[in-house]
Amino acid sequence: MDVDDIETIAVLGAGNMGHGIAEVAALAGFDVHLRDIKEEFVQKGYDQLEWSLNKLAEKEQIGEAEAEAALDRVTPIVDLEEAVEDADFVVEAVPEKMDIKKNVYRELEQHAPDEAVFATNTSSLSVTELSEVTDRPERFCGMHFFNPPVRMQLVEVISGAHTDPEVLDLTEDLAEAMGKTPVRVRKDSPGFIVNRVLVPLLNEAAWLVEDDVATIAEVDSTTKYDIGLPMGAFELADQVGVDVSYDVLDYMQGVLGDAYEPCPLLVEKVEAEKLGKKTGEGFYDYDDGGADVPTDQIREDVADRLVAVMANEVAKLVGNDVADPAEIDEAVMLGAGYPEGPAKMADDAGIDYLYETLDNLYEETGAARYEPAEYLGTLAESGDQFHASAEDSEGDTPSFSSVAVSVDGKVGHLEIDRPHRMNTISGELLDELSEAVDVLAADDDVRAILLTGAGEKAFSAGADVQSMAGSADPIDAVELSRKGQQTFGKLEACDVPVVAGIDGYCLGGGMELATCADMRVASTRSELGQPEHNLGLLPGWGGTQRLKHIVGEGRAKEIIFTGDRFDPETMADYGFVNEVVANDEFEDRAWELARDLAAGPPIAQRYTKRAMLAGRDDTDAGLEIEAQAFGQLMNTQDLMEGISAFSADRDPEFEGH
Ligand SMILES: C/C=C/C(=O)SCCNC(=O)CCNC(=O)[C@H](O)C(C)(C)COP(=O)(O)OP(=O)(O)OC[C@H]1O[C@@H](n2cnc3c(N)ncnc32)[C@H](O)[C@@H]1OP(=O)(O)O
Repeated sequence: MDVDDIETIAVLGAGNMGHGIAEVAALAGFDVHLRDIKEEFVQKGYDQLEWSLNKLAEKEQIGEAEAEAALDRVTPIVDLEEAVEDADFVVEAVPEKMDIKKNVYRELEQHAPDEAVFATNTSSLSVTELSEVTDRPERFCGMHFFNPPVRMQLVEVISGAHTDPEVLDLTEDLAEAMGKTPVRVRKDSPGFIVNRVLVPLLNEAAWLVEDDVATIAEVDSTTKYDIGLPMGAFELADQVGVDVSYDVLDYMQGVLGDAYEPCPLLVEKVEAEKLGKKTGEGFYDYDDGGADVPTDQIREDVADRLVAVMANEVAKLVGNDVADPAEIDEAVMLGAGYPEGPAKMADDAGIDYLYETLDNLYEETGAARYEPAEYLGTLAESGDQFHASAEDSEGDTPSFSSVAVSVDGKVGHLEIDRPHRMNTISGELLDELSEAVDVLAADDDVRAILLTGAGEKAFSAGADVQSMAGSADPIDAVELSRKGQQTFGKLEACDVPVVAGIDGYCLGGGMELATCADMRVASTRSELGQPEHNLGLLPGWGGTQRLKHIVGEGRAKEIIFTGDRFDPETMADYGFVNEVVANDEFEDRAWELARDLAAGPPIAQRYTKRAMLAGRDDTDAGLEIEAQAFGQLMNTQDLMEGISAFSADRDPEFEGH
């Protein structure tokens, strides 16, 4: 079966995950049968699905007609036979209890077509065990969406012990057709990838407090503002539900052993029914303001221990061939909002250092959770890391994790690639951006650069304020400001024309980056602005100086002092945006403009950029460069080509000679 053969998808269970999956499937154009055991359950799921589609339309993320068409494709059903009899693909999202799921599969097997694929949306149960109650274990896999499916990009596609690889390919294709990013989990291993990394981290956070090593405030300050997770570990545990983490640990302990013993602190919370946000209290009291994580209680030893525990889980996954480091990093960034993947974090911290940290703790405490994984030991001993080190890839194009660089014809494409964090700009991203500009500038085939942000939400929402808050050292901040100014300045000064393709939020540092392009194209849904004053900051990556050259000082002050978000039409009036294009035409137009500029005369373009830049604050200097450049151009083949093409009434083919 090919993904094009899938017309009807049955989603079993209309709860939070079920109706969310149904929504995503309907938006992708599939006919969806949303089934639950009672009319009231299925209707509630259907109503929530409708609410969510309306919300997307309200926020202009989809059109109203699209929302209506998606809703029309969903049929709420109670009768199982009716729901699945003509289904090509079944996604099961019923409660996370082995018995309940097994009963559903037994019944499902009686009514579903023989060729239909069954996919369980379990977050922790054994896919293999579930598959074995059906007559089609080879057409059975895990398809683990994250909550809420409509917003979360990741889908873990899990192989059971019997799954046919073609079924995994099909399920990945289906996830892609739904606009998601699938990551393959090659073995049915407890917690798969994301929970396997995240939940032991939450457990270790609890052990740190249980053992009086650190306070909740210190652990959360460290996890949020040093490691850079979207929330503090305890805040996250409350968000996920303390019982959920406990259940996953309990299951892991049963299958994998005592390294996953739930910390008594978690057990106490579960017993006291203080399960987090959903019960109003967990580690924080949500009737009393909830979590207020301090920025200034970071502890290096706490970070070391948490990163070491994560590294150990990564090593176990890699060592057991469940997934490779790149897949693990992608899954954890997309599924848990990590700023960098855990394998990358471990490499940066130093594998041998983390190994030693674990080994010492294991010797001191004898606790199974600190026993270093065999694969971590192998890496530490050989001096290798999870990802190939810079030296290993010497001579090749450098590998980037936060930007993506490619060349298409004469256009170098530079994409900010942190869609899970609104393409916010961290210090590391600045380093990569700087290197990426060097790579493209050194490529003679590249005659224009197109700068975009990955995903549909943001070009870039600016500096990653969370990582800035955790390292608020004034001297470091001066250097960070200079680093941003200089990095963006490289683009401004590079010899080829640069087009910024702005789709979504273009704020703060993101707007300062776009300011350094030569031209800007924005989709109608974009919002632009310099909101730094709202945070008590100033546009410190060149915004106080460069913006005024494009929009004039009066408008630059308006943009900076109000801190407002502006629509692209207003920004076009102000002269910042060169063209505003419909959302669905944006990508084509940005590429078209970049290609047009790439076809221009490279030497004339280079000198024009230099003369204009030099003339910004010193017109005489700019005029002199202009005159000298004008003279240089007289001697070029490009000039001959331009004049010949003009005479022959054809398009010129400039070569840059
Ligand atoms: C020298 C340069 C300095 C600077 O650049 S300072 C930073 C300037 N930028 C800003 O002030 C923008 C701040 N962000 C926002 O105002 C809003 O966000 C948006 C308008 C961009 C989007 O709003 P919505 O669509 O409602 O989404 P959401 O839930 O607010 O954000 C989604 C996730 O993205 C994170 N995020 C957004 N912007 C930043 C940022 N600049 N630094 C760090 N994280 C950011 C949020 O926290 C959240 O994360 P979670 O999903 O984990 O809750």
